Amino acid sequence: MRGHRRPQRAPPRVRAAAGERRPGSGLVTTLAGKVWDRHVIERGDADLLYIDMHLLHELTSPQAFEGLRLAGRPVRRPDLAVATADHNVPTGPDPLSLLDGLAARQLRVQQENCARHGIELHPLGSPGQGVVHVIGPELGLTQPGMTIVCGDSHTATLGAFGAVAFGIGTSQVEHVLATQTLWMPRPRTMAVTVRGTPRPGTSAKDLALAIIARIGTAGGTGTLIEYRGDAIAALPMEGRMTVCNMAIESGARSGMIAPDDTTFAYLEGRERSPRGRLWERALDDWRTLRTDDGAAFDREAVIDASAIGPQASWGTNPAQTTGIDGTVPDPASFGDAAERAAAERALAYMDLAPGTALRDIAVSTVFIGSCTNGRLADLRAAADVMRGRRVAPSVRALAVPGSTRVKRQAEDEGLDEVFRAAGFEWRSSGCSMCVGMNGDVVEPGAHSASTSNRNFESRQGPGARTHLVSPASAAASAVLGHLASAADLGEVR
Ligand SMILES: CC(C)[C@H](C(=O)O)[C@@H](O)C(=O)O
Ligand code: SF4
Repeated sequence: MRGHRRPQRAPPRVRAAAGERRPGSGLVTTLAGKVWDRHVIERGDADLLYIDMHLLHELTSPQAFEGLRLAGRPVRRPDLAVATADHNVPTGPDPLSLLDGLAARQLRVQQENCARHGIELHPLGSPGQGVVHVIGPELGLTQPGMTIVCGDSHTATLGAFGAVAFGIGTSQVEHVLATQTLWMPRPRTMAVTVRGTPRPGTSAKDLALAIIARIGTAGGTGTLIEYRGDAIAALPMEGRMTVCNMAIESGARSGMIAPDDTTFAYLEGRERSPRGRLWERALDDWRTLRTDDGAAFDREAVIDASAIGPQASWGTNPAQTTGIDGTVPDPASFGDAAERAAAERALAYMDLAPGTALRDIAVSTVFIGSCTNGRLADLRAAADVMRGRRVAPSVRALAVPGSTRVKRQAEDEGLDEVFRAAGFEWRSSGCSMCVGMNGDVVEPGAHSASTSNRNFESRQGPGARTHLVSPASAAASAVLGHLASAADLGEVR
């Protein structure tokens, strides 16, 4: 990620129209290009972009506020920033009482910074608290056509609304706080078109994993991916967020999906959504946010969804994934030397032999949660599998709502009871075992079935062996004590 540059020092090298002019077609532009162009203040090698919404969490903002303090600068638009606490918060019963020294200090500093600058904060223990990428959408803060940033790579999640949403570094967080702008090189564009109907029991997470397995962890490098095609259009907003959340795991700067009636229905009536005549005006505008026919992408991939079923990762990056019916591949089968070496190393770390059926991999930990799969729809999908069943005696299973609001809604529906009765720990909201920095860790050497998005070495704790799966598959794995899909329990929807 580029370091920030101050507006006054940027070379204002003006460049021609950002859309592509083609004979006879007029100016045609991608969705990403349209949203980007609306926000350009000054063009150059990097464009100076206006930022509509800045989300903050406790981990990547303290140094940015410290930078402002040292420079004696105020926050330019505190009304366009919203903060919460998620990464380092404990998720056990009464999280406030469980705070350790570092987390307590981080939260105190966050509270002081937000109070000093007049920034809305949803602190631990408040009803609006949650994983930053979960609370933005549920408040209706993240809307089509916006530029949204946060000091966190999974900000890509919010592109599901047709917004340009980027993770940024801490120095860029400071720049946005001070100026409400950001210097960004215009990203290249990639279309990932997913066509057809996936096999029964296939979730958005399975699509996201299958897409990365197909295009690779570098397949989207430097691009802003627009996910399109009937398989994407058929997804509810929660599923679209899951797909965009994982754009970053294919190397992309972000992911996006054109807003449509599904998007508008999700946003209508939310706390911060426009109302009345403003809503009507917003809709008129949002309906124009789509890629023009004939617009060219820098890169394209077309994926046949009908071949996709439930997936699970076997290695240490999300592209090292295959169908749950599959086996651990032989590294020798990879033509590319780098991929072969990566597979060898992954199998050594994961302690897996080539040819092992994925279903023969025992798991002793199951984690359902994170900004990938910690929304209400995800908890419902897992609870549907768990209802009337028990977690295997060899398994420790956690269900961690992505936000305090999700937790409350799930409890209103009785999902907490389903999980508890099945032997799950029902937790408070936070990043939890996705990142393993808050006390929620996988034991060294243990295999976990996890609904999160990253499976690199020690991601979920030192020596942890992570298998990325969907919520329904995580639940089925909890019941059977090995990697499984809901179909293995006769549950196929
Ligand atoms: C801590 C944060 C900067 C990081 C990110 O940027 O994604 C985290 O959320 C993660 O998922 O690894
Ligand atoms: S839930 Fe995981 S991926 Fe999402 S922001 Fe938290 S640590 Fe990052």
